[in-house]
Amino acid sequence: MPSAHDAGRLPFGARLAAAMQARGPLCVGIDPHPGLLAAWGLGDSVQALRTFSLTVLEAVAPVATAVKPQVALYERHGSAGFAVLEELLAAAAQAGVMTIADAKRGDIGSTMAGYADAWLRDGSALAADSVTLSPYLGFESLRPALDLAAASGRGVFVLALTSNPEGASVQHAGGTESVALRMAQAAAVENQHWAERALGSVGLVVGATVGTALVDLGIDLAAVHGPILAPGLGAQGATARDLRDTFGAAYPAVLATSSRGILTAGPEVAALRRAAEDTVQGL
Ligand SMILES: O=C(O)c1cc(=O)[nH]c(=O)n1[C@@H]1O[C@H](COP(=O)(O)O)[C@@H](O)[C@H]1O
Repeated sequence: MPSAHDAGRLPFGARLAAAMQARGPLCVGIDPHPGLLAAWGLGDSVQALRTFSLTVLEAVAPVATAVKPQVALYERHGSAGFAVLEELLAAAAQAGVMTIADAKRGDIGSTMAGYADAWLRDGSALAADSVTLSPYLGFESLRPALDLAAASGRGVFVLALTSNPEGASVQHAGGTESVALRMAQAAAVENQHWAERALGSVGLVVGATVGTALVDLGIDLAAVHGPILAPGLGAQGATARDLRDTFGAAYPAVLATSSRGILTAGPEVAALRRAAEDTVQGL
């Protein structure tokens, strides 16, 4: 198994905390929706996907701590789309921008090992700094990804309270022992491994749109000691103020992510960069 030490890489949480310290808490989602490609004057083609992806990276690299390509929107172009994603991940690494592959993977452990290999193994063409994971098969089913991430200096973001209104029907289930609370508790246990670091490497996804859910469910995110990926800013209606109100004492660990809210400023690099700068300044 590769080790973070062999790769000469600090743990993901430590690298992310340093990057957030230097650049602020913005993650730009790279979501090449067909409608956005059209709005940019590009067709719905692999060449358009490549132009869009590399333009967004060029524009936001000086401003954003991380980029989060939405894997579904590469996958819909088949193997050629994955080739563009590979190129984007390599270009982001070259540019010193951290990457979150938004793949939302989750399966039984033996299959999970395959997903872990794809997104978290040194030498894999799709390896990113971190990947989003869905824990619907149980947090422990994610073990192969948790272990490989830890060994390779990479990270994971486990869905806890998602930004969409439908999420509550599953994630709030269980009352005082809610599913979301269990995910937070399980992540906190994993992050004990990095207690001496600024942040652990097992993050949670908690939408910026969840309102009072953290308080209602008794979830103390500050105790998780991991990064919080917070989508929902911009297109889904959440504001910078909502982020502060929602996350309270855990706000320093929040990586605020916006996709369409910034991407619609394209296709000019300068306009995209300005949109990203304005977003960071508001956070
Ligand atoms: O894991 C995610 O990033 C995610 C989790 C969540 O709870 N809600 C959510 O919107 N996302 C993703 O974040 C992005 C949001 O895009 P915008 O609404 O355009 O900012 C999409 O790629 C979603 O798939």
